[in-house]
Amino acid sequence: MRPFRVACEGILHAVRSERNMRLHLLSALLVFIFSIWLQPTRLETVILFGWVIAVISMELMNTAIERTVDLVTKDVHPLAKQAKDVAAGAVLVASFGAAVTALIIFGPRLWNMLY
Ligand SMILES: Nc1ncnc2c1ncn2[C@@H]1O[C@H](COP(=O)(O)OP(=O)(O)OP(=O)(O)O)[C@@H](O)[C@H]1O
Repeated sequence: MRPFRVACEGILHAVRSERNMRLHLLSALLVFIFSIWLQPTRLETVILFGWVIAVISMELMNTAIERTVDLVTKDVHPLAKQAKDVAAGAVLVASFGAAVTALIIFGPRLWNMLY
C-alpha cells in the first residue's frame, strides 16, 4: 500500500501547490459534464479521457521537474531554465492535443444543438 499512498501524496501536493493543475482538473470536469450532455460514442469517450489523463500526467511530471531543478540550484542557470521550459512545453503540447480533440468531438454536436 505504501507506493499507492506516496503516489497519492504526490498528486495531492501538485493539486495544492500548482494552479495549472487545478485548471487541468477543472477542464477534466468540463469534459465530463460535456460528455454526459453531448453523448460522444464509447470510442470518442476513451480518446477524450485518454487526453485528459495525458495532460494531468504531464503536469505531474512538470511539477516533479520543477521541484528537482529547484533542489539542484537556486541560482539562475541556463540549464535550469531549459529543463523547466521544456517540461512546460510538454504540458502545452498535450493541452493543445486535448483541446483540438475536444473541439473535433464536441464542436459539431454543439453546433447541431445550437443551430
Ligand atoms: N533556476 C532558474 N534559472 C533560470 N531560469 C529559471 C530558473 N527557475 C525558473 N526559471 C525560469 O522561470 C520560469 C518560471 O519558473 P517557475 O519555477 O516559477 O515555474 P513556473 O513556470 O512558474 O511553473 P508553475 O507556474 O507551473 O509553478 C521557468 O519556466 C524558467 O524559464
